[in-house]
Amino acid sequence: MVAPIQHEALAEHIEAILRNPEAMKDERLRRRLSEGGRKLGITLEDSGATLRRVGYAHFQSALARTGIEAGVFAVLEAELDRQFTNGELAEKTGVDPKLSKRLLRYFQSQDIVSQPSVDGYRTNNVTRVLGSSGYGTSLLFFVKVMAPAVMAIPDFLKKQGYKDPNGVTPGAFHLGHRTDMHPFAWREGRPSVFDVVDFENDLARGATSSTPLFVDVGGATGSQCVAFRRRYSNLVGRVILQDVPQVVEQVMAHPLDGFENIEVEAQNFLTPETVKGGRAYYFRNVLHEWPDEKVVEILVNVKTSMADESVILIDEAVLSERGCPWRAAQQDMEILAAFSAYERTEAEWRSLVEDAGLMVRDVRKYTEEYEDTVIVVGLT
Ligand SMILES: C[S@@+](CC[C@H](N)C(=O)[O-])C[C@H]1O[C@@H](n2cnc3c(N)ncnc32)[C@H](O)[C@@H]1O
Repeated sequence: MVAPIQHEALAEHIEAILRNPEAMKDERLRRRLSEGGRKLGITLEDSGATLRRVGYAHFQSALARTGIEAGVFAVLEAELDRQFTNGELAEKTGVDPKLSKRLLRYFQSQDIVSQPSVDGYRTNNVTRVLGSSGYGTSLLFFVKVMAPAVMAIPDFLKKQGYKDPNGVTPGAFHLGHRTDMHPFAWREGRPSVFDVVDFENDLARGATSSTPLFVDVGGATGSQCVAFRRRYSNLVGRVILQDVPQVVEQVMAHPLDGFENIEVEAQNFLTPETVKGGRAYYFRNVLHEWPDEKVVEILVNVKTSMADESVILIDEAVLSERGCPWRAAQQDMEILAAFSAYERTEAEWRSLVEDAGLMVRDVRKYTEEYEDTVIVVGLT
């Protein structure tokens, strides 16, 4: 039986965690409390707070962008253990002190920076993310590239008569940016296929130097090929990056660090796959841009070159039917905005694989928040 809730004691415990968040070492518990706290905040909020949380959601991203571009977070982040006065921050960033104080007031109210004293500001876990060059660049991309597309979703869907926009162009991205340019997707650094597929023992058995081990189809810059070579530096066999000719040219002109012993090939996946008998044909965040009938066509094009030991690895979000986490559901809206496409559920993926005359051998999820998953597909 669950003991009656001691609300007062619970509030004190929460306040104690907030005073010393670093003490929370257990990762599973940390996630549970973080997600529980988020839901609790929503469940207990009053109607005015609901209105502002939902209606003002874009304030936070717009002002975070300002803080990144003005260099506020980078300055704070450079000296983790020190408090800065508003005057110091204004001087280092070149922001007018009056404006700087207003921005800092807003940032502390959103827990983006900490304010331990009246005129003292310091970095916290959020500042550390926004102040780092990698995440900061991703955030700028979200705000500058994705936000206009996302804000165009309502008009786009209304115009569509609220039909699911499978492959429709122009999409929300084009409306929001007033362009007919093709949008590109991106990824933040997070766990990967290599955490759930054991290439060494499952896929590379008996391979020789001429065996195509890893064919990264629509692999863009080839970051996954580089990651493969780094992770499996002992494996013999070919690693091949395939993409459209323009991308291939760019990769050859400006290869990533560590881009060694990797072949690059212009290959249109809407035509039959040219590499025969590959051990793994890898598609990461490629198929989710395409409508159902094209996905089936692309899979059939690979099937023509597969051998018994070949697999297709579909590395995509696989959305839960119930209780889909917010990051994954939000990514579905991003894909809607960018490509008029959709993130699929397991049943939807299985149906496409079957339509291509292939078999799902395994489904391995490797992130909880995004529901990143590898679907292992074979001939039988
Ligand atoms: C969203 S990116 C995914 C990149 C990469 N797999 C990753 O996870 O970083 C989609 C890639 O598919 C490529 N692509 C689009 N159409 C293609 C086609 N018909 N044949 C081959 N590649 C194509 C694009 O050039 C782009 O690099």
